[in-house]
Amino acid sequence: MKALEIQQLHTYYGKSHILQGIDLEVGEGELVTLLGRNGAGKSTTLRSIMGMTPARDGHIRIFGTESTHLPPFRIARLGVGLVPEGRRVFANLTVDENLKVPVDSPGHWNIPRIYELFPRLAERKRHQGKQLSGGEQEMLSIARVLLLNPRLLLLDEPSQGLAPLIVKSVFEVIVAARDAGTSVLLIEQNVRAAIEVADRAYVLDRGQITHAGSAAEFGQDEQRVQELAGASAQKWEFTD
Ligand SMILES: Nc1ncnc2c1ncn2[C@@H]1O[C@H](COP(=O)(O)OP(=O)(O)OP(=O)(O)O)[C@@H](O)[C@H]1O
Repeated sequence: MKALEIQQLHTYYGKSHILQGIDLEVGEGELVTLLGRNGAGKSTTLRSIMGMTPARDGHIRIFGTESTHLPPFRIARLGVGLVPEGRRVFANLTVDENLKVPVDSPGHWNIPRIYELFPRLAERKRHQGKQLSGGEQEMLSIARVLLLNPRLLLLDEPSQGLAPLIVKSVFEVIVAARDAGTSVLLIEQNVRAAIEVADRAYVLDRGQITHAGSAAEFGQDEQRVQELAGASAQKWEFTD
């Protein structure tokens, strides 16, 4: 069974035909990245998966259940956790309080395990959300969703606005989630960072999938990476 199966997905905003027949899969325990430039339709794909902008045509199945026309709360109950764009942490709650907001759900992730995985958050336990750096806020918003013990984790551009070293720490956490058995769909504009951690990669361009394959293979195609990453490609590297 696949964690996520999307077949011939078509999504519109009013008359604008945004997603034009998308096919995409995430296997169980797989980390898949969906890449694409600004406006390619990445966030719209997430919105359709979550039922926020329902598809007009096509199928979405989550762990074998047809979810195409289910409302968002039913989709969440299938075990889907979304880390939205823009790090919505509670600014006036401490890190510890932020982590206690999700309802307890049994599974691998609990607060002690989270602090083990995110030592930076453990150090800043009593700091308020608004006192954290962008990277720490991103980690906190991922941590909160992990505490729901999702079977399928969706992340919308977690690297946005973060320095390369911080992106590395954030992505290590995503890999740890995958290694703990969570299936992951990572939406990214940061091509090089994403293909370094992903098992497979899809490229979305103007609402259509233009590439699907192993992330390692994609990474070796320097010309394709350059085209997609544009100017940011030269600037990007992981440094230890
Ligand atoms: N609420 C909306 N109403 C109408 N058009 C929209 C709406 N939201 C997005 N669009 C359009 O849909 C297209 C795809 O947008 P989407 O946000 O999915 O792209 P994206 O790949 O996630 O890019 P970004 O990285 O900028 O979020 C864009 O042309 C955008 O202008």
